[in-house]
Amino acid sequence: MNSIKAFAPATVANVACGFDIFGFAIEEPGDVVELRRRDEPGIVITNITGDEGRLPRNPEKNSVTGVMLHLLKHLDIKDFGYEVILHKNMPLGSGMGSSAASAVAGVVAMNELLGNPLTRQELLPFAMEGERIASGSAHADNVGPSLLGGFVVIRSYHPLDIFTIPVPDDLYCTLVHPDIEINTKDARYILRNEVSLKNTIAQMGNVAGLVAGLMKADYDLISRSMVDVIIEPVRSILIPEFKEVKTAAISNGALGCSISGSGPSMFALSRGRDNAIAAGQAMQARFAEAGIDSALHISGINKGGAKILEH
Ligand SMILES: Nc1ncnc2c1ncn2[C@@H]1O[C@H](COP(=O)(O)OP(=O)(O)OP(=O)(O)O)[C@@H](O)[C@H]1O
Ligand SMILES: N[C@@H](CCO)C(=O)O
Repeated sequence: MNSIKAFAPATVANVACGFDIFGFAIEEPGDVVELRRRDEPGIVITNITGDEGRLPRNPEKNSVTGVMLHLLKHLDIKDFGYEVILHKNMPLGSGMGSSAASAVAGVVAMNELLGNPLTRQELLPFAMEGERIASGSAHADNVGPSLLGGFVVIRSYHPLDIFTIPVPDDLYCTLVHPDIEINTKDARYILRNEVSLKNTIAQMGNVAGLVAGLMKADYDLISRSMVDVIIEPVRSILIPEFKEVKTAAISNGALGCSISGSGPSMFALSRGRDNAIAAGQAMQARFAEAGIDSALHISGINKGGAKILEH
């Protein structure tokens, strides 16, 4: 096998109350990586489409190839030669797990080309290194679901303990990306390091409620638990019209609405596709009233995560 094409989906991280510990993948969009062996040593990025020339071409600085270098080092493969083409199908600094999708597609493609020496779970720490390259923080709530699919819970980072939980089949995600850019690094920098006991108790209740609500398909419990008293109040100031857009989603049928990852994208969860569409149209209309263009994505929860497209 000399060439591989892999796809890794966009993701919604945090899911309201679960900062750095909850995330799920959606069906589309996703980044696509083409990986080929070549005679000359080293990894080269020969082309990136869809980034308007903005992403680093240096393999160590791009999350798609940075993760491949980590994997090759771990496997002690030294005399290698590979070329990489990245099709960037989502905006940068979007809150849609853009850097994560590239990292996951990269590490899955390389593992496949090498004959799958590692399992999907074992690839996770390498994909997380892609997040360190992009934002300085190796969080797993985007790479986890993009790699594994489903609704992911990260119980612990040290040691890494990650699992997926079942979600109701009729649960749909609305993802609205306003035409603004927020870097994860900046959105993490503004967070406070101290959290009050009162807020910790409220957040723990919602985290427990959301997990139970998803596992029991209890839509009212899901709705009541999609509340973030710690991160959203700080970060929402970076998103124009945040409150109005959130209100528009909920008053048009969504169970709840919050910031996707570190923003500016906002997501909502709804029971049924029709509610997800109605919520999305209302959210877009509210952004449009403020003169902000946006893109809308409606999706069920992607249960499979990254996939190989072609050998
Ligand atoms: N392949 C890549 N795709 C996207 N961003 C990359 C990639 N490689 C490096 N980066 C860098 O990562 C930064 C964007 O990552 P960031 O985490 O801020 O955005 P995001 O992945 O869309 O957000 P989020 O993680 O909140 O969903 C940019 O500085 C970009 O140059
Ligand atoms: N949990 C991370 C996700 C970034 O997409 C954050 O909110 O900073």
